[in-house]
Amino acid sequence: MGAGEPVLEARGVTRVLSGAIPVTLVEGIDLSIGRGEFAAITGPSGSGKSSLLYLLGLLDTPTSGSVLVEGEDTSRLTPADLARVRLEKLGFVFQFHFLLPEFTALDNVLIPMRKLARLSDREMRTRAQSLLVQLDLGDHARKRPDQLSGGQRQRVAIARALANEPRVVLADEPTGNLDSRNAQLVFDTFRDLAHRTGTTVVTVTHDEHLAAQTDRRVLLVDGKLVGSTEAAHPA
Ligand SMILES: Nc1ncnc2c1ncn2[C@@H]1O[C@H](COP(=O)(O)OP(=O)(O)OP(=O)(O)O)[C@@H](O)[C@H]1O
Repeated sequence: MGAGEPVLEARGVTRVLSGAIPVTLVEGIDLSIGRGEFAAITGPSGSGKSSLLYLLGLLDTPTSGSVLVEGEDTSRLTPADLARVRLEKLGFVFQFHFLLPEFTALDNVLIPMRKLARLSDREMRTRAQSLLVQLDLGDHARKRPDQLSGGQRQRVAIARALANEPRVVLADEPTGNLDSRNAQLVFDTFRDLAHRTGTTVVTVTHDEHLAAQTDRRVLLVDGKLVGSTEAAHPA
């Protein structure tokens, strides 16, 4: 499947941290990621991968340049509007799962749905349960995070990221704490999500073997985009 229309774009994105000695996190990034595309942001440690992901996810704001989500320039949005776009259109997965420890898996998945408040309680529960089933967690809905394995916890975090049917899932080293089998499962889930449902997935990874399984590798060095290669497309 070729990449569809642009869903997430960076235009000349630069982020400088001000201070006695200013730090440039990323500089002049131009990037366009299409619908249903599974992309990896790669590069050496400290090259700006997480910084770029945070900017693309509207969790940080460029010093200059802009990020567009489904063609909408987000640079003039208020913090409240940015939060709304994140809630409605973006889903996040981090290296650490950040599940609420006192909540069950199901209740953790319900959190973004309750914030959006678009469905009835019954609809939300049905959808949350169905997401857990899709992620092979159907029997674990009532367990708390400490009753689940690391791989299961990360899959609950993915279910939570998908709660509001986001256009884009952004993941920052989502396999950093997983063994290779569970890491592969996460990447299989992402690829399936992108290619089957048209959800765009952008993940930071330093794992070459996993990056090679994506549709596109975006390579950063010293905060600059030095290459964007179409990978041999997985079947
Ligand atoms: N708040 C900050 N203050 C000062 N320097 C920072 C800050 N955040 C990031 N940096 C620096 O900016 C650069 C880019 O950081 P970033 O975390 O984006 O890189 P990365 O490629 O994700 O690294 P890693 O693979 O090690 O996680 C690094 O040199 C980092 O030390």
